[in-house]
Order: sequence, then C-alpha cells, then structure tokens
Amino acid sequence: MLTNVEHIGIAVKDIASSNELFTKLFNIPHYKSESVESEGVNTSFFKINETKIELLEATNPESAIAKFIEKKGEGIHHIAFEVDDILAEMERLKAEGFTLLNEVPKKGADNKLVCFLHPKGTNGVLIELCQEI
Ligand SMILES: CC[C@@H](C(=O)O)C(=O)SCCNC(=O)CCNC(=O)[C@H](O)C(C)(C)COP(=O)(O)OP(=O)(O)OC[C@H]1O[C@@H](n2cnc3c(N)ncnc32)[C@H](O)[C@@H]1OP(=O)(O)O
Ligand SMILES: [Co+2]
Repeated sequence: MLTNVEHIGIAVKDIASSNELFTKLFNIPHYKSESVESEGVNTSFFKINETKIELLEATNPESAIAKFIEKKGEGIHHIAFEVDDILAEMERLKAEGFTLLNEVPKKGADNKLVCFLHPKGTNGVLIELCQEI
C-alpha cells in the first residue's frame, strides 16, 4: 500500500549553490548529504515538517539526472511514495500494467529500498516507491 509522499526529487546542476538557495527559501539548512554511486548522484535533504525534498546532482554524464537536465533543464524530477511492502507493491503495479524500471528493489538514499516506474506509463511523471530498510 502507498502510504504518503516520501520525498520530491529536484534535479539541480550544482548542489552546493542549490543548498544555499533552498536554505534561504525554506529558512532551514539541509539535514543530510549522501552520494549514491549506483545512481550517479549526490543528494541533499531538507525537511519542512513532514515534507521532504531531495536535491539531486549528477556525478557523471550517464546519470539519469545529467540526461534529464540536458533534455528538460533543472526542476522536479520525481515524486517518491512510501510503501509498507515494496515487493507486494511492485507485483501489484506490474500486474496493473505499469513498467518497472528495476525488477529488484535497489538501495536508495536515506536508508531506503527503492523502485522506479517508467514515466511513459504514468502521464510523464517519474514515480519512485520507497520502503524504509
Ligand atoms: C538517490 C537515490 C534515489 C532515492 O533514494 O531517492 C533517487 O531518487 S535516484 C534518482 C535518479 N535515478 C533515476 O531516475 C532512476 C530511474 N530513471 C531511469 O531509469 C531513467 O532516467 C529513465 C526514466 C528510464 C529515462 O532514461 P533514458 O531512457 O535513458 O533517458 P532519456 O533521456 O532517453 O529519456 C527517455 C524519455 O523519458 C523522459 N524522462 C526521462 N526522465 C524523466 C523524468 N524524470 N520525468 C519525466 N520524464 C522523463 C525523457 O524526457 C524522454 O522522453 P522523450 O524525449 O519524450 O522520449
Ligand atoms: Co528519490
């Protein structure tokens, strides 16, 4: 079952200057930075009450974030939903005809197992499922 929005992912060109920008915007500093080598990203996280924002900077030109910025520019990259049982949710969504971008949950940032759905099957929105490890 999808429970709530876990985070909103924003693709940025330069995470250091974006951290400064979002710190001014939210009036709070980011609480965590983490690199996820398998995704080719550096991340930082802000939390405003229950709303979590994930900034993502590419670490190599093959990264999904580098390709996204090249095509669409900086901006909202994905919406992540928390799930209580990622395997059950992946199976359910696959049976509903959605295209999973990974058949096995992978390790994301902030201690999560994640799975992505192809944006072509979700009205152009990249959806991430997250389960706390
Ligand atoms: C930090 C870890 C983790 C977390 O814990 O939170 C993350 O959030 S990691 C985030 C980065 N990782 C990913 O996004 C992995 C999933 N994404 C992918 O597998 C790929 O990006 C993709 C969605 C399959 C697209 O890859 P690819 O086909 O190689 O790229 P193209 O540039 O050719 O795009 C094809 C097509 O899809 C459109 N697109 C791409 N990204 C998005 C997006 N984020 N939202 C909406 N649409 C997207 C792209 O514009 C192309 O469309 P057309 O030009 O119309 O064909
Ligand atoms: Co994410």
